[in-house]
Amino acid sequence: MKLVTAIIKPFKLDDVREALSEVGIQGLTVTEVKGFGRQKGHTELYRGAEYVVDFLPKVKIETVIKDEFLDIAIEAISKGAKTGKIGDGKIFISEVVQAIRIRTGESGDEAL
Ligand SMILES: Nc1ncnc2c1ncn2[C@@H]1O[C@H](COP(=O)(O)OP(=O)(O)OP(=O)(O)O)[C@@H](O)[C@H]1O
Repeated sequence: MKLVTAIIKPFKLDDVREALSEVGIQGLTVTEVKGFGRQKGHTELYRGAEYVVDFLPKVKIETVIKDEFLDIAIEAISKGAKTGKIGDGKIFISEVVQAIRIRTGESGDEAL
């Protein structure tokens, strides 16, 4: 199983959710976050210390999927989130060791 974490522009959330639903991805967690990438964040000196400024509102989406869905999920998220302008976001992939569906006790792929 893989955890796909994507940081996207908030107004693209519906497009990404739709694109993921279309390819059969069933579970999604969404969090409002703030962040910066290469082009927006910069540092500022304040009382001798460096502070990062210009955090922008972003949406973080997390979906745990079967390994074979990985390419499809990346494609769907990219399609849904892309404007072609700076700040479109990033996708991070991690391994997931285990998943448990609490109601039924199912685990692994069956739990997703
Ligand atoms: N290396 C990173 N680690 C964690 N979060 C990141 C990283 N890079 C970007 N992010 C998150 O993704 C959001 C969107 O990144 P963003 O698209 O601005 O990156 P970028 O490198 O500047 O790319 P682009 O040039 O396409 O804008 C950031 O606001 C931040 O929340």
